Amino acid sequence: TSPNKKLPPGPPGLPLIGNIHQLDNKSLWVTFRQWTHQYGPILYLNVAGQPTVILGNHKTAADLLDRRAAIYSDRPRWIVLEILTGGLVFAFCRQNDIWKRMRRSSHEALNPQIARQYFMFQEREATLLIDQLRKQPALYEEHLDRAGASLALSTIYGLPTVTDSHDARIVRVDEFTQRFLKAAMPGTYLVEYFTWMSHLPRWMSPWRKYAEDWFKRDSVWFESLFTDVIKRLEDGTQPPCVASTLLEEQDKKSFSGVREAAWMCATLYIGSAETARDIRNKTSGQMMWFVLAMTLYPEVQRKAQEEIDRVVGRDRTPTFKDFDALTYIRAIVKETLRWRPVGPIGIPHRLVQDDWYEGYFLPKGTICMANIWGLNLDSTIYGPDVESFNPERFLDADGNLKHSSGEIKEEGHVTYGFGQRACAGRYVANNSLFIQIATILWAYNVRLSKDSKTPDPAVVTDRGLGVRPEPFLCDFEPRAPEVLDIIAETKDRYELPV
Ligand code: HEM
Repeated sequence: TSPNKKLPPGPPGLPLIGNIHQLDNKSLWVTFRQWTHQYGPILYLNVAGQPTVILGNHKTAADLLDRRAAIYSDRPRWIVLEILTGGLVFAFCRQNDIWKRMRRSSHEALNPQIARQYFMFQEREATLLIDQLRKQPALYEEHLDRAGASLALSTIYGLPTVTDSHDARIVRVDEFTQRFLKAAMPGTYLVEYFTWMSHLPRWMSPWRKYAEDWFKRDSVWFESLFTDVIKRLEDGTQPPCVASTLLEEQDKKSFSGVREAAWMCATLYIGSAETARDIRNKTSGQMMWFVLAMTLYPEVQRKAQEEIDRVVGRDRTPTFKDFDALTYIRAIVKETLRWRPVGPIGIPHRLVQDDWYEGYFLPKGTICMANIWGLNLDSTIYGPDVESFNPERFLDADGNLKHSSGEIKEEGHVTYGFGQRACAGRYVANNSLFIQIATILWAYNVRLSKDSKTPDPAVVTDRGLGVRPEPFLCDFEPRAPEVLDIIAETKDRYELPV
């Protein structure tokens, strides 16, 4: 690089490998936060020759990933993943025509208006969830995961609630997600670093045969899930869901055939569910942090329950009709996402042309990652109590949700990412979190079990691309004797099994 093309500052690396040896620490977001304090809000890393920048404050991340989204919305190339998915999982697609088509259609199927179509699925799932939490409190993590996976299957394909987390469909998609995330993880396949290997003949590339074979098999599976929707639409038994909305889209020629639409649904399943045993579901991961917060902040729990009792009463479980009035619960949703984002460094973006920012040169092809975790804990934005779980930071003096101001996004946090790549499912995810949180707190007092050690909220278990709290046990104690009868009645109404 010429002397007038000054790169942003960053920790000094070694010849050839650059900073790669400094990135083996699992909690990268903590390392990135320390480096941001040391080197500033935009820091440069050389990852074995790959220029990489870490964006360490709201302004820098918004200036580049939001305001210059036109050139910062590409993704890096994952060679094996591309073959494994036929390049059709748009969350990981380059900024190409497939991504553009799918991104547009995902908006048609997941925008705030359409997201209302899924309220019934979400209320039904929250009902089953509270029933299972009471029956098997020790398995609460498994129940949260099941609820997330089942919800994904119903919103995407309109399927009935899946009550068993070992259901063949969940297991099948889990296995796919595991293969997928393994391929997305740095270091799994050498060809990602030594790209010349992609030109080796097929017999010398076992990874290629593996990925091609699975793409064929998975295509058959995802297409069958999708064509079943077509059959049910013909029979008149299909409730509105993402797949049925896409079929209307297909009439408008937004897709090139069933395969593309089927993989678009698969993308949304991966985006929302990620139920694989070792990785788990994003919404349920976020719910785990909520459960932990409730055990650590009983006064927040009490305030939330007061609001629920005032708005909903004790004769029925909460529904989306209560959404507007349950402001404190909506603030809890925001605070949960701010306090502990399940995806602390999100998914990397890639810059498509040379750029300049604040006097620094950013070469074409630079990988850009926002330190989501660090940004959500920025005390210059959120005040000195950033480490506390305090939903009130999102409320004004009259208890209304504050409008965002200055550098903070409308959401109040950056957990859903940036610009044209921001999470396509965020409205649906927010609604799921809202109804699950309101329903759990309507039914139960959530407490740490006597025989559980108190978890440290600063400690995270790293699950592939997502993070969760360290394991702990908790009790879900019914808030009144009638609760159990009302759960039984509500289950009946949603035609859930006894
Ligand atoms: C609490 C739950 C969730 C969180 C925290 C979350 C977070 C994220 C993040 C950080 C990104 C990357 C943003 C970026 O690159 O800047 C993302 C992308 C994405 N998410 Fe989510 N997500 C959640 C739930 C969902 C759900 C329920 C769906 C589907 C219904 C979904 C579908 C997607 C898709 C398709 C993308 C890729 C967008 C693109 O590359 O254009 N997510 N999500």
